[in-house]
Amino acid sequence: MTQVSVERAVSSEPRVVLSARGIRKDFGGFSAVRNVDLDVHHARVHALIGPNGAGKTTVFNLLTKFLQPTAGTILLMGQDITRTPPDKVARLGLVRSFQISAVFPHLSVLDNVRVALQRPNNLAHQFWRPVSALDTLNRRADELLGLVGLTKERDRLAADLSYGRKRVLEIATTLALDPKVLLLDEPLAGMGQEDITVVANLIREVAKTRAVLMVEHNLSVVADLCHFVTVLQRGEILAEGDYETVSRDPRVRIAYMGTEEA
Ligand SMILES: Nc1ncnc2c1ncn2[C@@H]1O[C@H](COP(=O)(O)OP(=O)(O)OP(=O)(O)O)[C@@H](O)[C@H]1O
Repeated sequence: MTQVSVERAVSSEPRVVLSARGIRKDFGGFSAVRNVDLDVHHARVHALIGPNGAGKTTVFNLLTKFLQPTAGTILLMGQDITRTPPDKVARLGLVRSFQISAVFPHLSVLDNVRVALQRPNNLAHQFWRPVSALDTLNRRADELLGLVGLTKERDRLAADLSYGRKRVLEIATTLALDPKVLLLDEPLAGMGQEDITVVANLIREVAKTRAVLMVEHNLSVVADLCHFVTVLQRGEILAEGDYETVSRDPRVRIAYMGTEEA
């Protein structure tokens, strides 16, 4: 078997693609995150949860290199990225979803995805490329819209979409980068139940072929969607495991509800 066919054969098997060991971030004398070890697996949805101020956003910023860790090591598919700049990390396949502001409101849904697709393919700088390259781009854009369920809205202005649909479009533009590891920061925040179901199904679908790490406050979605949960409190890992395990942990109950009682 060649290397490529081995890779394909195991493509839906969980394996560690992103790992952090002993990461720490100090802001002046204040330690926002410390001693954090994480293993994020291919084909798995991993939740990072915790009360306000627990350090979730800081961990995201450390993993995507928007912040430089004070200590610790981060590996992406075995490669040490601890000192790698964020744009290079994104090109290596670790992509963070942007907020709605990353969607161009006055472009159509289709054109938003086309613009996103031009980034990895560099088509934006290659006006002389044959029409066939543009056909490929259009086909891929339509495929992505089909995957996220936005085909019917393809010609609408992004500005005219509902909040939930804008988040779906934003995830589609992130997927255009074909990430190996997708980091989603509260992807369901502010959504009604209908959109939550759509986006949760989308996350489940895209995680079949990549790793997803998400910060999420909606615990019923975490219970339903996530294979593994890491609970942060005051910058440190309080508990980890599947949802069943962490939700039964008395320390987690106290952190969330101030009581051990169910
Ligand atoms: N740039 C910074 N300078 C100083 N302190 C910071 C900075 N960024 C974050 N902090 C502090 O680090 C701690 C962790 O913040 P962080 O935003 O990572 O928490 P969080 O779990 O994402 O919280 P939330 O759920 O409220 O978004 C907080 O006490 C916060 O005030």
